Amino acid sequence: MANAEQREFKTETQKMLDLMINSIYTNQEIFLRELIANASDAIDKIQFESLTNVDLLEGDSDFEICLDVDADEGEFTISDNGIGMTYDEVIENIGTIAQSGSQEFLQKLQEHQNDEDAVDFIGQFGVGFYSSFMVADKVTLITRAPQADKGVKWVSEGDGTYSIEKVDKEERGTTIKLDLRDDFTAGGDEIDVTDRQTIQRLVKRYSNYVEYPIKMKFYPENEEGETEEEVRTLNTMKPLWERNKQDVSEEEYSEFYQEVFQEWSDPLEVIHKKVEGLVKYTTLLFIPEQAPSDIYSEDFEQGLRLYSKNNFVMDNCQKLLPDYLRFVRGLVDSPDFSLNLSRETLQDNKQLKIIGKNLEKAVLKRLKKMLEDDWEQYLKFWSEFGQLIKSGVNMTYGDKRDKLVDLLVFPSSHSDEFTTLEEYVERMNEEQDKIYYVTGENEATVEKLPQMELLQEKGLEVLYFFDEIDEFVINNLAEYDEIEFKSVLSGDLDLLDEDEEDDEEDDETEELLAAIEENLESKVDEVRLSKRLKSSAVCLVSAEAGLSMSMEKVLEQMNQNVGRAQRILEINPKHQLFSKLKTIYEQQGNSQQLSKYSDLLYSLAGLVEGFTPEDPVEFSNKITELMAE
Ligand SMILES: Nc1ncnc2c1ncn2[C@@H]1O[C@H](COP(=O)(O)OP(=O)(O)OP(=O)(O)O)[C@@H](O)[C@H]1O
Repeated sequence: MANAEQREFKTETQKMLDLMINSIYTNQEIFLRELIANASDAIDKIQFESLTNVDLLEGDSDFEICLDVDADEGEFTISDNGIGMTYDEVIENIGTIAQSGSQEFLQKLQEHQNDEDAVDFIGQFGVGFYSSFMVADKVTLITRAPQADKGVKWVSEGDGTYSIEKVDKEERGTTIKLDLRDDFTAGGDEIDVTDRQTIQRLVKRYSNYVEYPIKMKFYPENEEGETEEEVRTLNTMKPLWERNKQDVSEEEYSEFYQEVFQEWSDPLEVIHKKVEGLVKYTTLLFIPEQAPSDIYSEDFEQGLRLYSKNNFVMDNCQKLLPDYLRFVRGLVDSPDFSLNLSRETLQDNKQLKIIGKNLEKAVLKRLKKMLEDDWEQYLKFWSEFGQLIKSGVNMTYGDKRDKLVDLLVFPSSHSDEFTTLEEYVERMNEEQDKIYYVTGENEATVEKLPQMELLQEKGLEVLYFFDEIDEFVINNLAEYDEIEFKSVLSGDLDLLDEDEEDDEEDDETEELLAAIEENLESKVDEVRLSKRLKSSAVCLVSAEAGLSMSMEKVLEQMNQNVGRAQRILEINPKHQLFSKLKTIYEQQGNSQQLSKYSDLLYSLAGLVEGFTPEDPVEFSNKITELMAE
C-alpha cells in the first residue's frame, strides 16, 4: 500500500460508524439490502448515461449483481457492473456523509448525543453503505468508473481512518468485500453471512424484485458425489406491479397473490394502479375471497407491504389503510419511501398519509362498482367482510361515511336476499316517511313478532337487523337521504289512519292499565293500549328515545353496563284477553288474579322478544295453574 493515502473520516461519519459497530441497530441483516440497493442504483445510472453515450458500456451490457462468500476466510463479497466511482467520488460519497437522510440523522444524533434513547431514532434514517460495519470489521471497496484508466481501492476498519489508492481494475463497476466479524460467521451468535442459504433467504426477503439478476455460485453434489459449480439467480426480478395492467393476466395476479401473501384461493378483486402526481407510487391490492379466521383477533397481522423502487422496506404497514379495511392485502411501492422507514416515523410521514387516503378511496370505489356490476360477487364479499364495513360506518365521518353507507346491505321483508338503503328508499310509497327496521335472531323469528303485524298489513318494508352491530350503525347514521330510521320495536309507530284511531280510553280502561302498571312497577315503565297489534295480545317495546332493549342485551353481553332500556308493555284492546282483564278488574279490582295475569303478560311479551322469564319455575307454575282452572 505504498501509494495509499491515509485519510480521516469526518467527525460525523465516525460517529455514525461507531454506532454501527456497536450495533445499535438490532436488524443487522438489512446490510445486504442496502448494498444491493446501491448496486442496483449504480446500474440504473450507467444504463441511463449509456443512452447518450454507448461507449460508457465498454461492451458490457449484461447488467448483474454478483454475491460470493468464503467461509474459510470469513468473507462476503458483492460486485456490480454499474457506474462505479472515480477517486474524488469515493472521497465524496464514501468518506463523508452526503445524502440528506444521513445529514438529518447526524443532526438528530448531535441533539441526542448523550441520550440513552438514541436507539429509538437511529432506525429512522438511511444509513446505506455504512451498514456494512454492522457485520464487518473491515470493508474493502474497489471501484472503477467507465472509461477510467485506473480503479480506486478504499479500505477502512471503521476506526476513524480509511486508506485510498489507485489500483488496476479490469471490469467497470464496484466490488465490496466484507471481512466479517466472528459473530456473523459459522459458529457465531448472529446470522451466518458466509452461509449461501442465509444469503438466499435474505435476498428473497429484501431484494426479490430488484430488477437486475442477483447471482451467486452454489456447489451442489452430483450423482457421483462430486461438487459442481452452478450459478443461480436468487431474485425473481420483474416485479409484477411494475408491469402494465393490460399485460398481466388474471392467472399471473392470482399466482403472485398466492405466492407472496401465502393464500390458497384466488383473490376476489385486484386493484392495480400507477400514480404519478404529488406523490408517486404503484399499488397492487387484493380483496381476498375469504376472511382469515383470525381477522378479528388482536394478533391479526393487517397492513400492506412497502417497497421502495422494488426494495422491500416493511411488511404489515398498518398506517396505510384504516382498520375497517384490514382485510385488504397488497403492497405499495414508492420511490418516496426511505429504505429505513421505521414504524416510529410512519406517524408523521406525509406521503404515506396521502397515499393512504388514495388507497382507501380506490378500495371503496371498487367495492361500489362490484355492488353495481356484480351483485353475486358483492354478496360473497359482504358475507365475509360486511361486518368490517359496518364497523367502518361507526368509525368514520363526513364524506367517507356517506360512501360507506352506500355499501351497506341488509335483508328485508321485501326482498329475497339483501337490499341497499338506496333501493329501499326507491321502493318507499309516497306516504312513508321512515325507514323501518326490526332487530332479531333471524327471518323466521322477526316475521312472527307481534310488533310486525301492522307493518305487514300495511305492506311497509322492514329492514332486518340480525347482526348485533346493526342497530349501533343505524344509531350512528340517524338518517339516510334525510329519512329517519325507525325501529318497529320502539316508541309509537304513528301508522294508523285517522279513522282507525281508537276512541279516547274510558276511565275504566285507564284504571285497569294503571293497576297493571302498578303490579309490574319494577319491570316496566309504562303500560298502554297498543295501536300496532293486530292478532297478538301483548308486546313489549322500548321507549322512543334512548337505549333499545336489543342494544341493552348486546351491551350486557359485552359487560358494558350503560343502564336499562325503558320498557313499555302494550296490550291489544281488540284482543279477547283484554275483555277478560277488564271483566276481572270490574269484578275484583286489583286482585291477586290480576296481579298474576299482569306478571304472565309481561313474561309472555318478553319471551317473544327473546328474554327468558326472570323466574322460569314461577312462570311455569302460573301457566299450569291457569290451565288447571
Ligand atoms: N455500488 C456502488 N456503485 C457506485 N456508487 C456507489 C455504490 N455504493 C455507493 N455508492 C455511492 O455512494 C453514495 C453513498 O451511498 P450510501 O449507501 O451511503 O447512501 P445512498 O445510497 O445515497 O443513500 P441511502 O442508502 O440512504 O438510500 C451513493 O449515493 C453512491 O453515489
